[in-house]
Amino acid sequence: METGGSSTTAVRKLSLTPKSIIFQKFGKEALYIVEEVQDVAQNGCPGLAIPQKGPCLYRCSLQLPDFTVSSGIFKKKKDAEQSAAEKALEKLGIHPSTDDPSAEEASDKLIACVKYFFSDEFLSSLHPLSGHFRAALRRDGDLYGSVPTSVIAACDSKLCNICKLINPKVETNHFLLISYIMSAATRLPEFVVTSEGQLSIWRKNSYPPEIIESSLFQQSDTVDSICITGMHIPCSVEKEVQPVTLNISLTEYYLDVIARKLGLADGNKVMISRTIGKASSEMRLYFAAPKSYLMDQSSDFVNDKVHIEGLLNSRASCFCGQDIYGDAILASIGYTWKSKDLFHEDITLQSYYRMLVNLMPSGIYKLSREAILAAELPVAFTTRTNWRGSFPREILSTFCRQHWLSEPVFSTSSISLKASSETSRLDKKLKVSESVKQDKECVSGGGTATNDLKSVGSESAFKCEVKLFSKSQDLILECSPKEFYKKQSDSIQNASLKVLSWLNQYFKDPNMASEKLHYSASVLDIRFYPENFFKKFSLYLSMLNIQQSETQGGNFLRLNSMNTQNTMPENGVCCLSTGGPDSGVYPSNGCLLFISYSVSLVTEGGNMKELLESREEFEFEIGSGAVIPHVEAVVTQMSIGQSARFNTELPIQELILSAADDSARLIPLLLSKVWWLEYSISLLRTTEPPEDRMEQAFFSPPLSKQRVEYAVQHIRQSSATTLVDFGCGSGSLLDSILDYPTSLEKVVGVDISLKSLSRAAKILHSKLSKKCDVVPYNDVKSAVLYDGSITVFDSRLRGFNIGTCLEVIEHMEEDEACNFGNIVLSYFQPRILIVSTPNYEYNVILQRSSLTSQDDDPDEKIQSQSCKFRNHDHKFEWTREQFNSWASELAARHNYSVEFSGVGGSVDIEPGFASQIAVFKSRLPPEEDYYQKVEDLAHNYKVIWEWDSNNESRSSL
Ligand SMILES: C[S@@+](CC[C@H](N)C(=O)[O-])C[C@H]1O[C@@H](n2cnc3c(N)ncnc32)[C@H](O)[C@@H]1O
Ligand SMILES: [Mg+2]
Repeated sequence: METGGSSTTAVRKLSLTPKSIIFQKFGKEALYIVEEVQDVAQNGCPGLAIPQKGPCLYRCSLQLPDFTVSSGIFKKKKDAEQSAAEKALEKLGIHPSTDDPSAEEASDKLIACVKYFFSDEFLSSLHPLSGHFRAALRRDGDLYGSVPTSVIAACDSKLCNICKLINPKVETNHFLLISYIMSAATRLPEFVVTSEGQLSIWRKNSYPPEIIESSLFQQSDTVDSICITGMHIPCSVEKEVQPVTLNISLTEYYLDVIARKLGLADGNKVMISRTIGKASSEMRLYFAAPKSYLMDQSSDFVNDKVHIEGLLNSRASCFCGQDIYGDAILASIGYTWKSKDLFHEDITLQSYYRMLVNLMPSGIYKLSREAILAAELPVAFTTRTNWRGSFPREILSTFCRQHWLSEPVFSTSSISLKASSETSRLDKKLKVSESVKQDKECVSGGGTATNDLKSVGSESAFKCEVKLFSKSQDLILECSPKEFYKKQSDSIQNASLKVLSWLNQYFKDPNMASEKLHYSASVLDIRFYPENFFKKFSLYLSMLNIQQSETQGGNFLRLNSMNTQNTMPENGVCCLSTGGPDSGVYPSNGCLLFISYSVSLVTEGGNMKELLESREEFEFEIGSGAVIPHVEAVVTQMSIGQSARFNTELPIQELILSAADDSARLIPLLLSKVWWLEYSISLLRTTEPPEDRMEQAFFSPPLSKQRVEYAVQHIRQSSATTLVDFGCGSGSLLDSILDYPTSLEKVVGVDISLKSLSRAAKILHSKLSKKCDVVPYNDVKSAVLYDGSITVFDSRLRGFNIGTCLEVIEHMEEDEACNFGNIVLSYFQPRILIVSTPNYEYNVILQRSSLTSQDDDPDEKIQSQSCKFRNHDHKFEWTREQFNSWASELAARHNYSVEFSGVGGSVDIEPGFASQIAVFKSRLPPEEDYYQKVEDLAHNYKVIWEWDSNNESRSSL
């Protein structure tokens, strides 16, 4: 299959595409017929008689009067058509790349265009430019009939494309374009008039009266005047952007009105940018032509040889990707292809600030979610079903458009897994979608390493490389992730997100030290080209830097100064959940949470309150950084139906003003008082990840409960006095054991998730402090929760009577799990150790059942189909044989016995238990002396919470 290379398309755009050359030569006689084809190699199983639905592919045949050609096979119809046209051109002996018009031919074309604009028929045509020609006839005195050259340059894209063939610098140098048009006009002395020092062109002879009459008569405007709001963007970034009102009487030319607002005598001295925003937009920037330019429009001037006086307006230049000098007015007004009337629209301060926010990768995401103050660009693309808002690839394209870069170029490569001799090595790396390990929390990344790809039917694996180029094809950065994905589209989304994440880091902290910037790039497999990169974004930064220092005096803080720790906001009031339905992290990473929220500005003391943003229902994936850290920290501690309120410091001014409806009224208020943001959140509901859903749906009591009950029975029978729960999570086992009469005196939990530990602490605290009334029959004297990794030894947990480790090892890489096994039996040395982990063989049953379950959401079915493991955070799942050999070898090595058991299902019925359990028992007497010796040597864990029956609890959270 052939692919349409984007870089060649970009080059092609400067000249004509093969299809347009064919059109020029044959017009409607060229007939394109596109057919769908089924690619045999793609159906996954050559020779298979049952038809398989593969991706849609296209072939195009092009019929010309004398012959017909056929294209290769393409994924996109338009690529097939272009390829057919290219083949036809080859047959005709026309070579588009070498047949570009020469600069001389382009100059002739330009002259012909200018001549046409001043013709009789153009005046009454429906063209965005003809409206200006008609308006010129309403100008007074010397200006009568005079058409500003900047208008001709701005309102006809064809003209600009022709000039690009003469000199590609026209793309960014607006003055160059005007100079070419002026010099073309001077070559038409019998049709038009130009005069020295003027940026306008007149028709030499006046139009015949009937032409004037008919063209002016067609105007249908009924109103006498219009009043629109634009934005005044001062050149100095220290000055605020202000709304400006344009009162335009329809008897005058609107460009003259804009000129007066800029302090100029008339519209002929106004320069106009290209349009900004959507393709149909009429939003442009207007600014004064530099004086030196009015004096000298020679190409010496415009070829950067002469310095333009006055400062570059960085804000304005950023928006349009052209150099804008001095103060500028942003207005949405102009003639269109649709009507002869003047189109106009107000620009509010809010829309101006939204344009600013839209320059940042995270801003584009926030806007796409309509949650400027709550959403954040996620750090991980976990699954397509869980992603909300624009997809990474789309955001990256928008980013490139906003910054006037070429479209990003993606190249994917695939390997055939069957053919590869390296399959087993690769399997470990292969992911359904990427897992980004942000911190020690388990991030559900769909990071599903697959042990046996054939069983899930994967034949190929994909990886994707992305490149960003400037418009002049300078390479700015490239990202070459090492990861392979089962789906091509996942590889593209993940590579896009890497680029966006890095750009976002840079945009949040543009003054980042060079080494840090390079390091952060390399972590994300990105290589950037400093010269091209900094050149491209220097303008954006020059506007940012000043704002940064501007904010230092006020109460505005930059986004990156916000507390990004997963801690509770200090000045917040939060309602806390009292445990979730499962025994694991609740809500587990990978769940979708549905909240309603509102964000208001409040003054200290709460006297004033201004609502900024609110949503009745807003859903996001937990654990992927899809909301600002404060929101995530709070909602993970809430239960359904609860509400919470908390305050935060202000983020950057642009975010607040783009969220507020009435930004103009807010600006003075913001400056006069000290404000906070107040978030009010209610947790409406959650969806659970597949594992929890399955465990509850197919087992009664739920599998998690059965595991805990199994451990509880063992603990009770063992007459143990000390218990340590390795990877205790939210404390479900420790919580349950307190409901039973036991001989336990000391219970300890250790985990790496602070969120889970804090939930565990609250649950245990509430239970132990009510001990006399509620739990009369246990005699626990002390309880401790530690923050630490169970793969690291801590001497305080040595020699306990019983240790438990339920559904934890599969959340580590396999080698870490083996490491844990060795450390726990050789150093921690519990007398008894109970370890549980999923039985991989049982998944067939769970997944088959979940596929036939009627009330499941179809999207979720796809997800569970694509998730080979029970949970996206599982790094492996073992078969019974794998688990048995791990446990048996481990036991033998450390002088323990081991017995196997499980919960869910049955040992005698295939495929065994749903959760497999190993119970290790030490064969040696305890080494009392040795404990003494190492007692204080290794304190690697941090006490998070401690309870003592004498002193009650102490928390260090
Ligand atoms: C599925 S939860 C199980 C929690 C608990 N054992 C239960 O059954 O309810 C897995 C837990 O293992 C913890 N974990 C993963 N790797 C760990 C490590 N290296 N050290 C300590 N805890 C770890 C996670 O933070 C998470 O709380
Ligand atoms: Mg698990």
